[in-house]
Amino acid sequence: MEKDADGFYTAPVAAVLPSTVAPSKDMTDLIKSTFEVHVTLAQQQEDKSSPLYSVKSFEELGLHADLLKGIYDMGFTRPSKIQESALPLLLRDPPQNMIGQSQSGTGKTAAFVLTMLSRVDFAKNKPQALCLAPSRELARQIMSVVAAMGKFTAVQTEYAIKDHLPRGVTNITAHVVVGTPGTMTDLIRRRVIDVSDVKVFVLDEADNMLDKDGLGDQTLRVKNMLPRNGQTQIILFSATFPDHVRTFASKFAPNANKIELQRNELAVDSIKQFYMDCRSEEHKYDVLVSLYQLLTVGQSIIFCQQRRTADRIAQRMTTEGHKVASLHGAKEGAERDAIIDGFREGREKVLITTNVISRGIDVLQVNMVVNYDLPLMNDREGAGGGGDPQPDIETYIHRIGRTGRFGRKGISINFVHDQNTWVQMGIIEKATGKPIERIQTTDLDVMEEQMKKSMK
Ligand SMILES: Nc1ncnc2c1ncn2[C@@H]1O[C@H](COP(=O)(O)OP(=O)(O)OP(=O)(O)O)[C@@H](O)[C@H]1O
Repeated sequence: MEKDADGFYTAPVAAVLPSTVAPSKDMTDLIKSTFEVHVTLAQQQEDKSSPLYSVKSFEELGLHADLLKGIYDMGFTRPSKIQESALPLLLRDPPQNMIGQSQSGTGKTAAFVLTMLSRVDFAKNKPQALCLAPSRELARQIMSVVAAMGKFTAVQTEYAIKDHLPRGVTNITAHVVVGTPGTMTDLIRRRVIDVSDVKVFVLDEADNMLDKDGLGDQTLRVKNMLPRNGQTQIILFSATFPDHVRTFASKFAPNANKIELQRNELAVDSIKQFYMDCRSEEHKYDVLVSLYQLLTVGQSIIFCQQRRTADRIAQRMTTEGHKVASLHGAKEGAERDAIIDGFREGREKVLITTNVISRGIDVLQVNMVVNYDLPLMNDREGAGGGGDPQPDIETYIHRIGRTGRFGRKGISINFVHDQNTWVQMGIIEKATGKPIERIQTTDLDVMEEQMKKSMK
């Protein structure tokens, strides 16, 4: 099955349908929504203020013919703003570092993947491009883009994610290696990856990868093992670069070309944000269950702060006859892969999870995100500092960005249930500069109407 520019599987619908058979309602809806997405996407790509706008075509960006073939094969027709502005800078010789910021779902992956594929010498069987991401799910997704864009090249790829490489492999000869920082460090240290020819080093979700409270140390370890000849192009991309990592990012990628956004530009306009007043922690569960029908209209992701909450809700809902999946970092790699693949293929419609997949994950059919718990800062300014926990604004922006991908409409709903969560949401609303509207939890019909209206 081919995915078209908008990620809908249009061709097979027409292809498998004998001319005498009338399309079912589902198929008509699919064709209709595909058409609508095409139309709005075309309009947005004409609108100068849209992050999807571009003046240039892919041909004008200096890409190799084999890569253009890959791009068109994926169904892309025109570059987005970040692709149009970043690619000429990324592909220029001599290579220059880049710190690139653009809203969630605007096509940053293609920008760095095309750079990696452009810099690799396919005749040399050694790792030449390394890419790090914060989760195995995101690393696997990035790899699928490398494979699709590089379909007409001779690219060889390998993962640096936990429990992936068969024992006994002592030397990776693939051109592009994508993984998570711990495993990448381990493979370089054991010389399974020889880094002497690495020309490009990419950090996706770079602010997260450089955060001292998170993956910063491990990422720095990888960089410190790369050749010190100044020949490695360092590329950092994210939708967010909070102040506390900006300085470090500039040191990590010295003299970088920078594409930056203002804080009030970060949240995507096509994502309508709502909140629901819940009476208590327990009432949040009842409200979620009452939403189940709406959650399964398309696909939805429910974010919890803790793994045990995600498990508890998923178990309870399953026992009560609802079909949901749960995914978090305490599960084994193979199980995680099966769960996310099931969700991508639409076998599961509701995914209950933690921050592990708050960043980067691109499933176009997700039209609703629920913050069952609001995202909170670790301990940086929270409990450890003695005060009330502060909301994690960057994580909020990434979480709601799992919907509204590349011009689509989406909805996010925050559950607030006490004074603290109310204050935290107020801080989020102020920081993102976008209104968060109330929806009644008592009247399902009104709620459904309100939601449908905002999806139009
Ligand atoms: N030029 C294009 N034309 C059509 N679709 C595109 C184009 N570029 C990217 N896309 C699609 O847009 C979606 C979002 O792209 P991508 O995942 O790269 O976003 P992102 O900017 O990395 O988002 P995030 O910040 O959430 O990681 C993907 O499904 C991708 O295939």
